[in-house]
Amino acid sequence: METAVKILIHPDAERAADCVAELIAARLRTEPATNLGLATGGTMEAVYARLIAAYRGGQVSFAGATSFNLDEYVGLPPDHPCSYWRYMREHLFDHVDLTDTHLPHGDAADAEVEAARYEAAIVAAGDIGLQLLGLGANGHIGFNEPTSSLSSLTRIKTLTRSTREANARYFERFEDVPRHAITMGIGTIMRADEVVLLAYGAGKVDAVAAMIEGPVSAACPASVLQMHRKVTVVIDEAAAKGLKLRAYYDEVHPDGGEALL
Ligand SMILES: O=P(O)(O)OC[C@H]1O[C@](O)(CO)[C@@H](O)[C@@H]1O
Repeated sequence: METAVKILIHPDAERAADCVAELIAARLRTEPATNLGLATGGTMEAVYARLIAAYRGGQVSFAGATSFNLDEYVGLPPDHPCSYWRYMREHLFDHVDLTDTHLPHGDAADAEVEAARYEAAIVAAGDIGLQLLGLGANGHIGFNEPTSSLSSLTRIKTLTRSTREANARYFERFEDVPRHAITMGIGTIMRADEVVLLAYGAGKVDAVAAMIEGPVSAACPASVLQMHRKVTVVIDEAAAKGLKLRAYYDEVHPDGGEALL
């Protein structure tokens, strides 16, 4: 298998989202039975909109694929308006031919048992083929907050105040944002064949710099991706501003061509 870490810097968020949607579509075309690891959050809305358009245009099908989402809030039932189940239905599942979909059940009677069941289900499915990731402003991936064990498996995590504040925009009141989530662990994510991480905007500058150029450390959980065998990090210029080693990265030009600087 090809191994590589690629950093692709696009002029803007629109083109970064185009790139990630195309990477997913390309994988589905070459390997229709891919087990997709899916992410939520504002970042992914543009990617899913593009995949829906590609599906409607006959350019991609999810019929042979399976999906496992990264995380879900503890306490929210699947039909809760702020649950990630609901997010996925609204932004992707209800609009494409992907039917074998999985998320943790946030309303399970015992969240720890549910987390263990979810991890076992991922293993039984042969682990993730292509894992899509967003990036928290504090460097989290999934809901693996700073100080998470770099070899953790799916489990319950307590959300930091900053993460709850960042996601409060989806809830009526800050107090309504759950304090815990079930999330795939960093070890679970690292078992994926391939990882594609998307981040854009000035709010992600520090996290992007720590992820790519900082030490591998639980202080920035995303930095562990430096040790993954096949990662593509797709960012825009705004998120790339804190990078010091630009000369080593792939800049993606407005004409769509890629060039090594
Ligand atoms: O895309 P956003 O909304 O900036 O969130 C970044 C990340 O944080 C989360 O909201 C929480 O894990 C993810 O869903 C997302 O990938």
